[in-house]
Amino acid sequence: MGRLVVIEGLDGAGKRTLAEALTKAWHDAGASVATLAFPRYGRSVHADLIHEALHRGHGDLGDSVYGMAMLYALDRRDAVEEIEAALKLHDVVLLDRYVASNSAYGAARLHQDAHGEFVRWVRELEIDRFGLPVPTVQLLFRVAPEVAAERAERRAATEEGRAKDAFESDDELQARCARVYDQLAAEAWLSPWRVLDGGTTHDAAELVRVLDLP
Ligand SMILES: Cc1cn([C@H]2C[C@H](O)[C@@H](COP(=O)(O)OP(=O)(O)O)O2)c(=O)[nH]c1=O
Repeated sequence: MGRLVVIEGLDGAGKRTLAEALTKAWHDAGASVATLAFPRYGRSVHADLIHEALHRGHGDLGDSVYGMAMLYALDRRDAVEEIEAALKLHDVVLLDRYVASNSAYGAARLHQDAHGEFVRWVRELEIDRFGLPVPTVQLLFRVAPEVAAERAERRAATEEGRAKDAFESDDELQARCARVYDQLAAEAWLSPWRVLDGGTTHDAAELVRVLDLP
């Protein structure tokens, strides 16, 4: 059975780059890795609805924290079989965002912390009712919200057709989200966490230490 490794962090933290570096380091160490990013844009009707709500509105759907969180959760529920099959086939299944994203962003939108009703609801919905597999470890790629915002800005400017979405444009939301992430990691919410400093480059040696997972 493979290990389920999740990368979490703010928009613009550099999760994609970290995922690529980790995948390479695992391959170099002889491990097989499958990767999956949530939301599964272009691959799930729920993810496509999320994209439209974040970029184009859709009445007041985007304003509904619980409604949006339900769409993210349904996108993951539809992927349960895919994740379980990948865990049987590979040493590592690496996920770019997972259940904790829903907790952190939703709680931040509602001005709640990690002990609030919303985070409890996400866990009950996604883990208890939808039966999503619990991660082996969650990696918090931690950067200052201002740094993440700058990177998201640059990405929006350079990637054609990729305007900042509603969440990325809200600096205060990102700052609150960073605080909820810190709490989730400090309290080992759902599973153990490792906190990585996204402000420093991760060299191979450091990555190998990260690879020493439970
Ligand atoms: C996966 C997930 C993402 N989100 C938020 C975080 C991001 O701000 C936003 C989009 O996800 P993101 O992975 O950042 O997509 P993109 O690379 O296209 O920007 O959705 C949730 O609120 N809940 C979730 O479960």
